Amino acid sequence: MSEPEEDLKEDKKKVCKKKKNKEKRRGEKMEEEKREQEEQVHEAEKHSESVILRGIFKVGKKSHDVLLTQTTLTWTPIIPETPTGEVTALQPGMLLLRDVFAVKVKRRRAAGQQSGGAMLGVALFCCRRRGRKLEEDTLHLHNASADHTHTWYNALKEQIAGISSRPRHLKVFINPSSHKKEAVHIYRESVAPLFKMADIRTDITVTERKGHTLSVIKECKLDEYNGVVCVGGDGSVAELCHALVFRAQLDANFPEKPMKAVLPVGIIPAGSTDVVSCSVHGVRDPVTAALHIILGHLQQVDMCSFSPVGQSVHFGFSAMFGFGGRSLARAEKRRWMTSSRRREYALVKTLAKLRPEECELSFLPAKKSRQNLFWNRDQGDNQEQDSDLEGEGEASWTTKQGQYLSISVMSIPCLSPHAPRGLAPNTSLTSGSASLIAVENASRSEFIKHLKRFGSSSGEFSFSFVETHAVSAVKIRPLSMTGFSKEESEEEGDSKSTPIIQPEGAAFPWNIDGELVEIANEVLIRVHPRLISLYGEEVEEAESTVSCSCI
Ligand SMILES: Nc1ncnc2c1ncn2[C@@H]1O[C@H](COP(=O)(O)OP(=O)(O)OP(=O)(O)O)[C@@H](O)[C@H]1O
Repeated sequence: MSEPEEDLKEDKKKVCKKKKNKEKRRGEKMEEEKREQEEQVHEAEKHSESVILRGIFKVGKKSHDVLLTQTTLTWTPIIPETPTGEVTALQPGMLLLRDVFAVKVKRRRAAGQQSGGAMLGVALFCCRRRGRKLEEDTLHLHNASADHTHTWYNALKEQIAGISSRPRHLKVFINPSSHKKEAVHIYRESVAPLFKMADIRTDITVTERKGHTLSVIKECKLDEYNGVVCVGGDGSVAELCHALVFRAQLDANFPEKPMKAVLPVGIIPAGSTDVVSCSVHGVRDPVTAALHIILGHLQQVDMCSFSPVGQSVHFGFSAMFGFGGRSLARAEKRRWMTSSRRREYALVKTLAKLRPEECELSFLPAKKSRQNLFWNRDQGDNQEQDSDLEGEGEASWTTKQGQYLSISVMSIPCLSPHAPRGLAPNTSLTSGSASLIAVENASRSEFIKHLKRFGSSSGEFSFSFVETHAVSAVKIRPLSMTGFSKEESEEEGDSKSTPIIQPEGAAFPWNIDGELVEIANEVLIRVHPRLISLYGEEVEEAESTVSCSCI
């Protein structure tokens, strides 16, 4: 066969494959829609409640018989009789009121006209799911009668107002310096209009410095609000969550015991990785995040306390020692680079200088009942309210000494577009335990293989040098006398390296929720089940939109 003929055959094969893939995708989409419809019908049957209102509206161009119950709105086409007796099959529709976030009266108005206008009917603003994303959608019910329309508008409003988990007044913190400095723009463009439509009042603080959120939360009247929203990256989220737990401790006058935060937290992602947001939304999308907040989707979440010896306790979700800490320390020194470049630079440089840390690692395995919670995620919410390591005595500490390339402790799965199943896929938001991932000394190529598998389907822990445990507490004590700053200065002839916290003696960089913290001594990490509620839901896997090309 000549070369052009071969090329033609190849092209045909490619077109065929593309067609097949397209058909497969279409089939999958139809399946998903069918499943969704079946779910809705099931939901409606489950709530076969009494009808609140019944009336006729046009949906599209056809007249429909519309029914309103406490939880659903259904519309069935009115099929006119034809002389031939032919029946046209028209599909009924249904909307769950829990997905509706605003109702407005529709009138025909000329440009610039502020009031009056011919009555058109009501518009229902609702949320539709597309994969992990939540999107805004509108259902128009047309009827020219003002009385009819107002009766329906009032009834719909009343039903929606009765959904108690939805916030009415929110405190919003925006970090204007996050990632590409787009947080204010993201909030104004994608979130504020939705909050306005849902009649949510907001009280906004644009933060001016690190620690600003904490100082506002310490002083403000929390009972005025139904929730607090953070527009920023993981550092901002961690600061807000820490502040709320800290405030709960202050209010309870109980400095020894972590107290549950009194308000839920909404996260509008505007950072560079956004693992907390991704772990409760599955995507980095401000509209999805805003709709979870508006609809009051609440998810309880475990937190950790990080207590370095001689320093104050800090509450957060994840801590990385060794590779994760060193890599962040290198990135922070190059703030002048764009965030993706400095992350890639730091990753490559830290891999090139890969070295283990001699340390003592102790952990307390999670109680079996707690681990089981991970497998039975839908169990009641009121379990394990604040059982802060009660029964700690039942399990005993395991202590090891060795050389570790990396040690991570995470109380949430830490999903991201780079690691769709998460950095800690074997924990969940409410498992009551944290995932300890300890990577012992190994060759660079083996360590890279381990890292790469976080981005692929599985097998990241199937190496002899990696061990994972479900834990309720961990202690990490570095044994080496050379801290990172000293080592870095020696490497690069740089004497200006200034750690965030400058302790006495050798200091080691930690990555705590994406923030660099330098600590010289032992750190005790404890898990506190369901310490905070976040707006969102449990997500198995995040949507992956990026791939890391640097390793
Ligand atoms: N106006 C401000 N200027 C400088 N830093 C601020 C300001 N407001 C808040 N901060 C602090 O900036 C830190 C980092 O913020 P954030 O995590 O939102 O951004 P990021 O680091 O770019 O994102 P990511 O953590 O996803 O990489 C937080 O600790 C926060 O307290």
